[in-house]
Amino acid sequence: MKLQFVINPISGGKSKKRVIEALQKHFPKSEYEIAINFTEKEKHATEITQRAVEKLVDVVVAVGGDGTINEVAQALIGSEIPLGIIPYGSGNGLARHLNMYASPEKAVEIIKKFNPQKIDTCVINEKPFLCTSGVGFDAYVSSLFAQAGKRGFQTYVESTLKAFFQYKPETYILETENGTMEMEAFSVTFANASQYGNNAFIAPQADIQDGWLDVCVLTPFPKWQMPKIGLDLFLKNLPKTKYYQSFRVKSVKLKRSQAGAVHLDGENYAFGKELKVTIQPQSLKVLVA
Ligand SMILES: Nc1ncnc2c1ncn2[C@@H]1O[C@H](COP(=O)(O)OP(=O)(O)OP(=O)(O)O)[C@@H](O)[C@H]1O
Repeated sequence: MKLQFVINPISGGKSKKRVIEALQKHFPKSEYEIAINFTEKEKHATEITQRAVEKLVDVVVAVGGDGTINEVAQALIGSEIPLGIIPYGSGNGLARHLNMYASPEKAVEIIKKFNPQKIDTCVINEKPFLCTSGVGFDAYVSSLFAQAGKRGFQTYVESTLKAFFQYKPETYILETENGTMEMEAFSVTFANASQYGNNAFIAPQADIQDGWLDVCVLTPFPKWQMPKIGLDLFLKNLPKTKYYQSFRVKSVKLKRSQAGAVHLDGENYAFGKELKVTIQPQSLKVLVA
């Protein structure tokens, strides 16, 4: 069996020593042909994966967070080669959604079991994403996170607190196959998976294999409600609040008054005034538990 491992040395701000030891121990040369490459810069994981696909490997394993998984998946979407995951990021949204967030040893076990399942992926203005993408507060948090100069869970918390005091909601127009609506929103999230990562469930109802995109809108709320909304996010209770609405679509267009921040699998991007998001049903094979 031929396996390509793509390791992001900076993801999650964690050393990858333990995972390399686990790979050497659990994939002996007598049984497996393994290649290990470290990413050196952004988008490098896609290049490494493209080369591995040309060499017809049996699986490409992303060792990192959702950003690394996204880059690896970009070269696997639509192919028969499955994505393996050793979760080592700050948020690990996809691994958590798939109930695969555990030790490297457990992740290795899942890879060896070789149980590929097809999941949906999404595209926003031609960029693929696997978990969530969106505008508003969460995009603003991701832009502060990107500027922070360090990663990890604590940096997410710090960026979120900072954003809370600086952020102002915007008005958006949403066009879907069911009609058009205009609304002021605290955030608009396009969810394929149920969570942003770190068990922050923006779309607890989202199913990554159902062929639908969940559009989740949080309307502006008084600042004193923030602790309650934050708690609801982690307790999967957001759909019960009056500030939350969601609907399922195959595609959606979002229009806003100015270009700005967009988050995409936790990474920060700047996109124009118009966004088009579509679902690509069952387009990626993933090794699951
Ligand atoms: N050697 C490198 N130096 C700097 N950045 C890198 C390097 N290799 C990869 N990257 C970039 O690191 C970014 C972050 O990776 P990743 O998302 O896996 O970690 P994370 O943000 O800590 O975790 P999560 O997405 O789960 O919150 C990716 O966008 C990737 O392009």
